[in-house]
Amino acid sequence: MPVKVYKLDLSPPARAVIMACDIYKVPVEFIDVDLMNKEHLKPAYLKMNPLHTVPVLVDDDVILHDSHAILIYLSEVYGNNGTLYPNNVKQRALINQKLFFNNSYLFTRLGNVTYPIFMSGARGVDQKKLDDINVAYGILEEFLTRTTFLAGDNLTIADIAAFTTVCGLMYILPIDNSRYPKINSWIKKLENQPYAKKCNEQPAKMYGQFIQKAIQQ
Ligand SMILES: N[C@@H](CCC(=O)N[C@@H](CS)C(=O)NCC(=O)O)C(=O)O
Repeated sequence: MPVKVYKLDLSPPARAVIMACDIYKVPVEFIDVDLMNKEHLKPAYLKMNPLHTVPVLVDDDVILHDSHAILIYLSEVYGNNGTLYPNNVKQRALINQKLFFNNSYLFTRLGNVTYPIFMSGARGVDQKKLDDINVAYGILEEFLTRTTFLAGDNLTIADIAAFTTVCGLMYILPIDNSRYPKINSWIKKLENQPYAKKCNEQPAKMYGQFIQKAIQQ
């Protein structure tokens, strides 16, 4: 039986999961959730995920919300101990650390700008939120100065997760190449992955352009 993934292509965390499904060739049925029409607030969806977020993965009796938990699960079940999430406690600890960094730190800064836009039609952006994103870029640059990818010198699921977030952030605050050269070269490496071209490129652009328009109003 295929796993089910409830998603929206525009959603950065959903796109991370969609890319992982593509990489691992997961037998999957994708189900679109129309956030604009509040499908995620309907009782059946809330029963599955009281947090009312996408993505959600359903694999028989396992129901998972949160893209990071889903990325780990997919890697463990379908990843064949590959380099994206190797079966090594120390390497996994470093990858998990950066997955948590994306979830708690980077994505929060994206959500601070995008939630009011998507959920309540807000327009414009406060300087404080832009400053917070700039601080996050500084931290990301520092991480990527220490290692080529976020959790070492191999691309891992932590990069895939953070990449989708950065693909949104860069439309809010462009990533100045003279200040953040490592971030820009990391983005290029990820953009060139076949799964990123296939599953991320177009929806990330649409998502970014929508945000850009909203913050310029
Ligand atoms: N930490 C969560 C964040 C998921 C999330 O916030 N998804 C947004 C779309 S990008 C959503 O579903 N928002 C609807 C809501 O919060 O009601 C994850 O990584 O899955």
